[in-house]
Amino acid sequence: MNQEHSRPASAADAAADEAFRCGFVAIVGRPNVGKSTLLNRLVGQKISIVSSKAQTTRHRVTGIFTEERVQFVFVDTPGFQTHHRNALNRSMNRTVSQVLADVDLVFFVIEAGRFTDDDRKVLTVIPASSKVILVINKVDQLKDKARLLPFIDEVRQQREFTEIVPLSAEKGSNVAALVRAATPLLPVGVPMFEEDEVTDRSERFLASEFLREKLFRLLGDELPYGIAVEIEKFEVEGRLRRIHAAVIVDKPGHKAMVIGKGGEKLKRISSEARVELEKLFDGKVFLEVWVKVKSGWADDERALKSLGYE
Ligand SMILES: Nc1nc2c(ncn2[C@@H]2O[C@H](COP(=O)(O)OP(=O)(O)OP(=O)(O)O)[C@@H](O)[C@H]2O)c(=O)[nH]1
Repeated sequence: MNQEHSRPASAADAAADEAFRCGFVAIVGRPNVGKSTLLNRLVGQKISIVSSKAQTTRHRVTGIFTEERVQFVFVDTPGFQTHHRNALNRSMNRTVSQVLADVDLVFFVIEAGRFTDDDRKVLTVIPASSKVILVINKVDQLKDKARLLPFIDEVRQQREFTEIVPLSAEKGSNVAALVRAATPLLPVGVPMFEEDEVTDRSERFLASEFLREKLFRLLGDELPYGIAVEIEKFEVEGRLRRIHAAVIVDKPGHKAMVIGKGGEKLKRISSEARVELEKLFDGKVFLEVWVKVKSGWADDERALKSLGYE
């Protein structure tokens, strides 16, 4: 659904078409629309966490994608939480506004065939001046493809979109069209990162994300509200990394859930996280995980700041 780009009117325009482009892109959308899946698909390496549970992306994750003439610096923003209004969610919304004020392009992701009140709310925080590409994800789930065009017309009424791209982040279909549509919308400029840099986040951050993903996956429905991971020690000795991590929960009862019978659950969580981290870092990892109770931390903005939330 790319718009036709007219031929350059002058030699200067032609030169701009040839020039290298580089810019910041924010991926926004309500929880669970597939923002992390899209980021991972674009960047080509798993760096953000994916989970069928809502609200897994609490941290801002930056992915970098470089092609011959373009570099996208992705800023993955947290999903909106519209039901619970505690400090954690206020902090998330603030992060989103800050990110959006500072990017060159916004990917507004929705699910094909579903436009909800939460989608509308997300749209209201995107500044009117932002360039926005409407990304209609999960088209593979749409049983009746004839519904796509009327659906696009409906969403179009909500605001002006620079481009509209239906795709499937999971299957990878039409993702190239998104790259093509987005490239000319970025400013002309030199690359900000080396070509092989996938992320500017530290290994320490990646360790906490991987551990958090394992917690989400292995605790399933038992996952306590307000769980977080804090890396207390991260040491590199040659190719060995020693990592001490604390899993922070809100209540003593939650601690028991994370540890599991005879410590089985926590053992499995840390051993699976260790295996993936060894692959990521290409070296041995010594990972020690323990569970810490910090009552009411999710409601305490200072506690949030001390854990690195903005
Ligand atoms: N069928 C289908 N499922 C998808 C597609 N993209 C993502 N999903 C699934 O949708 C679910 C949510 O994906 P995420 O990438 O975690 O969504 P998110 O928007 O980052 O979610 P939050 O982190 O909660 O904001 C996962 O189960 C994905 O596998 C797609 O193109 N097709």
